[in-house]
Amino acid sequence: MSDSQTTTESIALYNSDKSVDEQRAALTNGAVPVAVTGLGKMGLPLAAVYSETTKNVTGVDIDSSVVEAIENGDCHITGEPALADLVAELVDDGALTATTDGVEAARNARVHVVIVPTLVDENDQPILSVMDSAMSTIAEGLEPGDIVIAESTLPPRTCVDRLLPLLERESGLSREEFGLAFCPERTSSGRALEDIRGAYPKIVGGVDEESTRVAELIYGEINSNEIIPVSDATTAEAVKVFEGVYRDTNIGVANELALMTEELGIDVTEAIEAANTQPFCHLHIPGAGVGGHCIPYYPHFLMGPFETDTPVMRAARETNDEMPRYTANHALDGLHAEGVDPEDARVLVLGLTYRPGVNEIEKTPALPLIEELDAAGASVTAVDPVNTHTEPFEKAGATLVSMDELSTYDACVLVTPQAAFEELSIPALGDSDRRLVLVDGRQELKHLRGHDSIHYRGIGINV
Ligand SMILES: NC(=O)c1ccc[n+]([C@@H]2O[C@H](COP(=O)([O-])OP(=O)(O)OC[C@H]3O[C@@H](n4cnc5c(N)ncnc54)[C@H](O)[C@@H]3O)[C@@H](O)[C@H]2O)c1
Ligand SMILES: CC(=O)N[C@@H]1[C@@H](OP(=O)(O)OP(=O)(O)OC[C@H]2O[C@@H](n3ccc(=O)[nH]c3=O)[C@H](O)[C@@H]2O)O[C@H](CO)[C@@H](O)[C@@H]1O
Repeated sequence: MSDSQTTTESIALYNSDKSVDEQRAALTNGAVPVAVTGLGKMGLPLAAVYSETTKNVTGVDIDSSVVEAIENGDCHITGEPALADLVAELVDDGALTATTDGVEAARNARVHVVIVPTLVDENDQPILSVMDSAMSTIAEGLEPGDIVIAESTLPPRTCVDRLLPLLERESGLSREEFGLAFCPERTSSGRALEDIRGAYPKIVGGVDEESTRVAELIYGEINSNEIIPVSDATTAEAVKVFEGVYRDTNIGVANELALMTEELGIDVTEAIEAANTQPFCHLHIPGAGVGGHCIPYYPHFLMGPFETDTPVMRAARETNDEMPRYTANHALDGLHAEGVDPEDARVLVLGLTYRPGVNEIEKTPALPLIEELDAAGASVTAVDPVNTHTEPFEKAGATLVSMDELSTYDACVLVTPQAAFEELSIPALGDSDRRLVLVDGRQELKHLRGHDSIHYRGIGINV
């Protein structure tokens, strides 16, 4: 523990009687202990940025291996430039510690940040039990003058209707004694430190004005970009979900246009690119599907809990979820055209993670695509040098190989264009006695259209 963690009386910020300058000084000199709950891909970078600013952060996680690694100055998160060095330095300085004892951490903290997973269940309903559990732990240690900050993406109204009553009920404090704010994490894996430090403006919204004020003061020190206080926590929750809904529905329109390619007889992706030269058009890119823990889930944070009909979001979600099957069928149709029975076909899937460079397979389009090919009787091989998750793909029927174990195939489907694939000679993946069916799931291989040993098929690209 740093000196500031052991000797200075901790300062609370909510309803503080100190001047704003004194509050800022306390926050940045270690007199305001912070607890960050959830030390994953987003939580550890967030704890590190909080720690470099406040010099007094205790990270909390239920996974003892995560806590042990951090306590040893190690970083269990890969793919985040500079994070490992920063964690080692902060732990060495005593500015960052970690524990599985969330109650003890809450008792010592005056700022409680929560960034645990918020996914959806098999019925597409948001899973908030993890957030509830983290908040219950915090409630046991909550003191008057504390502020709780939720950063996990939440369905709008969660703070005001669910978390505030939970904190009040389980802490025994009245809601006038502590703060609660929603400050969404606008961060992409692979650039977390840069994003958290200030790539984008930070949205802050409290359940009352004092909560908004304190959140704005805190993030004014954490984030170098503009801090945008909005009317309340629900507005802030809506901002984050709306960002994701915009992206998912936009991709859904792009995919729907791509499905018109054959009937229109054009390269839809060329038309999209040209349309986007007009400043009021921002059509996204059609592809093999929409994966990750954000974009496919956030529409369900509105479609699930609320009664209002949302046909546009629903249709876009359904279209995007259909793209892996559409892409698999492109491969099967191509094999038929080349006189290859899918039951005898060897198909190579290029890329398994949900997007390039990120070792994450949540809702990856590669999985349903492999299931479709396997169901058609094809022999499926998959390669992805970034991916380390094997069991789901093997269970779906794929044989996973490394780059130097590649053979020859009847068809090849590009799902996620990992950088390492640029070294590949795609034509060399085919057999000399017939054309290789190539399905370009991400418009990365257009240059191979017309190649004499390639039967090229694209998403939104007529040939
Ligand atoms: N990953 C992203 O790109 C991204 C971007 C923006 C926002 N977010 C938001 O951040 C949230 C967290 O995402 P992530 O990618 O860091 O998740 P993650 O799965 O990488 O990490 C979650 C961590 O929380 C821990 N945890 C789970 N339950 C806990 C509990 N009750 N108490 C303490 N720790 C607990 C887990 O052990 C794990 O270490 C997401 O739900 C999302 O809403 C994520
Ligand atoms: C700050 C923050 O919260 N950042 C989030 C993070 O989201 P993310 O990590 O989930 O990544 P995404 O890029 O959204 O990809 C999701 C899936 O959609 C597919 N896709 C994408 C674009 C397209 O035109 N057509 C597609 O088909 C792609 O292949 C992949 O499977 O970064 C995005 C900016 O990159 C942000 O917008 C998003 O808020």
